Amino acid sequence: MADEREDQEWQQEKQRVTKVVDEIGKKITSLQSKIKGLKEDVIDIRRDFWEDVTVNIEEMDDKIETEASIKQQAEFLSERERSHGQVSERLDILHRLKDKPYFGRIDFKEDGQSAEQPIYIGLASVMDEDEENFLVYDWRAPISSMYYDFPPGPASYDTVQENISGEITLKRQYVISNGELKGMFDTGLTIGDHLLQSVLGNQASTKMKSIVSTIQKEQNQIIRNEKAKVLIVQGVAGSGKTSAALQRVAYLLYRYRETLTSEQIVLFSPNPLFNSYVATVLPELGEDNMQQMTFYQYLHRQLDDSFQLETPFEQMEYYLQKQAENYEARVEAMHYKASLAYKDLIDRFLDQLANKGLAFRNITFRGQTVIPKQMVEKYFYQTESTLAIPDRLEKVANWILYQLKRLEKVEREKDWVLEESELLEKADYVDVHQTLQDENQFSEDTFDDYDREEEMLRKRVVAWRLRPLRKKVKQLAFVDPLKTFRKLFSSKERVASTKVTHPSQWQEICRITNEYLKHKYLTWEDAPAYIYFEKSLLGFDAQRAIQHLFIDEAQDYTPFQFALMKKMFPVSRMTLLGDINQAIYAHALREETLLSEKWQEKHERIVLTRSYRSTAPIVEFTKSFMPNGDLIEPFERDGETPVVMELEQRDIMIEKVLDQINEYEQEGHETIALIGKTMQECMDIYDRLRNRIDIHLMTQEAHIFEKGIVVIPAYLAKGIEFDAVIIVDASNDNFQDELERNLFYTACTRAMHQLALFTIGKPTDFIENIPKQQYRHYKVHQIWDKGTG
Ligand SMILES: Nc1ncnc2c1ncn2[C@@H]1O[C@H](COP(=O)(O)OP(=O)(O)OP(=O)(O)O)[C@@H](O)[C@H]1O
Repeated sequence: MADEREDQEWQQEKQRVTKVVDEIGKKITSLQSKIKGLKEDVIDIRRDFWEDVTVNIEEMDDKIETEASIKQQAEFLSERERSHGQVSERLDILHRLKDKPYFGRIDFKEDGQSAEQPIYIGLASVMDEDEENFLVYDWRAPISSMYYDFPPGPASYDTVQENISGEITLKRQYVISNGELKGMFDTGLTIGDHLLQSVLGNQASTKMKSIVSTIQKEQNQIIRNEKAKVLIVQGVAGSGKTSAALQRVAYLLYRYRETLTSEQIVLFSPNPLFNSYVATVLPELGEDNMQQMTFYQYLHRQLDDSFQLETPFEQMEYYLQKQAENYEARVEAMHYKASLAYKDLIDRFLDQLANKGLAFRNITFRGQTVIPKQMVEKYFYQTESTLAIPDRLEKVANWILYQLKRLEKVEREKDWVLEESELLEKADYVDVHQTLQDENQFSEDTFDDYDREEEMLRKRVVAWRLRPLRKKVKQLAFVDPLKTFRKLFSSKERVASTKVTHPSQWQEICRITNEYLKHKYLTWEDAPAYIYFEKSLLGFDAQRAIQHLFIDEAQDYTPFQFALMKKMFPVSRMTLLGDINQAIYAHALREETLLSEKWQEKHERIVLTRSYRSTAPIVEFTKSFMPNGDLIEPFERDGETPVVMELEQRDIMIEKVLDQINEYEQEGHETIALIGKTMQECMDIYDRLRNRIDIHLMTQEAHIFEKGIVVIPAYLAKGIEFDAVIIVDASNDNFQDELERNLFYTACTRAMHQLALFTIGKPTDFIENIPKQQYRHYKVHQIWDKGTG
């Protein structure tokens, strides 16, 4: 009996899929003819553009009419083009829906209503033929939120006006592909584990996947959060932070579609490789992409070209190699310069500069100083000290521009002007002639015509020569921020240092910093400080258009960097996502990261503890060596325990690594990463393997993530995942301190299905200290002769 009913339901659901797919097909056909019409319109308008506008420029009235006519025609064209864009975007979505129109259903009985209503949920909405009822609801619609938030039973959702409550009487998931129902199951859980199991069991992809059909309840809280000004997400490795962040972008673009566009959203990602990894998720959801960049790229844009900026990865290499001269002082500087104490020092310095110490440049014209810097300085310090420095500089700029006007008059009479007027283009002469004629100052029979022409030419030459200088004055280039900043580190003028606690190596830090700055080299730890300093002097050109800022891998940002961001994006809401266990930059050892609980009072904080990426044995292995690992919950997905290969000698490693790669390839894994700690380590292994197999070395310049075998340092593998991971040197001397522990954790957690670790001699204590049953440990004393097996 039950079977019969199930069969009946199966048939009904099957028919419904077919019906919806048919309806989508009809919509596609009708849109295709519409788009064809629009395309023809656009081509016609472009071709006949000039025929359809009234062009007459003889008389003033006609000129105005002509302009209006062109404008109208251009608007018409752009309106058609826009419609064409919208229709083609909708067509893309419909094509995707035709393949898989929906993935879930809830039957909801609203309080006070007699019957329940089935709600089918998919990537986007589809209406019936009469455009009256929803055949499919967009997953982002308010009503769809219940699918993610509630098991069957009492449930509710918020609309813009009110909260609607009722009961979910059925919750069902579908497997549909090629427009055909392949499977369905009712679920008591939020989203059934078996569906997740099958999604997660697939091979890793070189592109991030959309997770709309299996979003988990706590991820949904991140995606749909609308209240928090700053939302902090602490999530363990593989808990879906990045996935949730991208779905949040799609959600916000849908929720605020009248007011929010993708250009108003910025995502800071950990490395350029990552940009290519996530680039496709949003278009898949039917949205344009947000602005995506690394924080390095962003800072680089804030500086003029004469600066050389260290990358965070270069800083990391410096830190990990532990060899450089002044190593200890620089590491101390990395800690200190990450802190708000350093910002405090700079703020004090800025306060002092309001009264003295700002460095200025001479104003020079044609190689001569026309206003000496002492005069500029004097003028600056005469302006009202209660005003902000940028406002006072504005006043100085106006004063200089006024002086330049006077200078201009004097210069016009000088000999060089006439000489240079000969260098003017012929067109200038014609123009001068024409202008004089237009002004009626030029008549064929007056004898001072020539003088007038010369006067005008002189004016032009001087104005032309002064233009770049004026521009620079307007840009406040008469201030020297770098020279001023360097005073902070000079022994003569150790301004602002009173009352501030300096790190123990301050003298040495000053010396090194000064040395770098002298060469216009900004270390990664000094870049935010310098930019903050420069903008505090010259004014922040805050990006008010940006409404939402997403910061992935937020644990890698320093408090100083965050303070700078708040200044640069003053109106943005922020979503910070990260994992304290993956904090791999030196500053994180001492300074609070942005994810710490300290921030909880001020900001909303969501914690994700379930790890989806790796199989349960890999998660068990990795959680065992993290101090707070007990908070990490594996998602139950079977797999082999990680393997630790302890080799007696280094020279047998290559053969063993090759065997391991081979084994993984045999198992069908397509993305295999050999992860090293430093770039040097990666380059060594790459050099030894490149002639044996097809292998790619990923450097900080790499922008595209492709399938195959790659060698990559752990810090560049951040945020990315691979089918199988091989840690090339997990020996005790390679992973020791706390940062190395985090790097090691980051590296191991990149693996979805398989993890192997090679060591030369004793494995790192991080491995030694975990229960033996969590991994397979092999000691290899000599290389076997392949012939004898
Ligand atoms: N709800 C979900 N449904 C299906 N897959 C999911 C879900 N949540 C996460 N995943 C998968 O888990 C993997 C890890 O997700 P993601 O990269 O977003 O995690 P993360 O927290 O940013 O990880 P990390 O900090 O380690 O870089 C991805 O393959 C993602 O597709």
